[in-house]
Amino acid sequence: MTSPLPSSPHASTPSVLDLAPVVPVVVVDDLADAVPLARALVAGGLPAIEVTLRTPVALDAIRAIAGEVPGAVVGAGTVITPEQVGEVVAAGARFLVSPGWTDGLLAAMRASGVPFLPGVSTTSEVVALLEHGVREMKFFPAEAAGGTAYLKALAAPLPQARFCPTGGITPASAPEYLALPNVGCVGGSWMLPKDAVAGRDWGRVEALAREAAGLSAGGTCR
Ligand SMILES: O=C(O)C(=O)C[C@H](O)[C@H](O)COP(=O)(O)O
Repeated sequence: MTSPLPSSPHASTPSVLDLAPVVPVVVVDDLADAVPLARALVAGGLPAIEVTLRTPVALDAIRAIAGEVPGAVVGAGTVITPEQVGEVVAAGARFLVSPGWTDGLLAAMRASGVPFLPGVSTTSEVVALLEHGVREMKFFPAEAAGGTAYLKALAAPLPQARFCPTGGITPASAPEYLALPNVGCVGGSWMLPKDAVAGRDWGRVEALAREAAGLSAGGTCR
């Protein structure tokens, strides 16, 4: 069961930046949590889910969510080697996110045929990706790298670049990011508090996801 990725006017490939205002960044420690956690996020209105390759069960978690959660668009995060690209796509990842990029990683991501967001935190990296024909990127670590002020400054000389800022973003700061013309969505982990996941409180996760799905440039209610 899959839902289509809409086309972006800014990119020739379908864009994950337009699926929802917020992409949950998920760290799955216990494989048994993957499906109920993803169901809660989708039920709350957050279909695009980034499962980070930070735990030994991450690949299996991607596989489980891809196979068992209707409406989810599962992607892989923390993709940092060309080898991982093939592995996550084989597991069912429908988009790829990296905290940074290299020429080799970019080539593998492009060859995969699925949408990808390489990570940048400097102007020169943005210019380099534009030179490679890539116009959609993750801005990481968003808060530490300059936050909304930095992105606002980039929009003037480089309006063709669009970002998913991630790293340190909260429900309070997300609307300011979403108000920027060069931001499509933000990434974050706040809708998955450690104690809620440990306690398998999927109702709480769903409620936090619903609040996140309602965030927009103005505050709430997109
Ligand atoms: O794992 C990766 O590939 C990353 O780039 C890191 C994540 O995007 C951030 O850890 C999420 O940021 P928080 O919302 O501050 O938790």
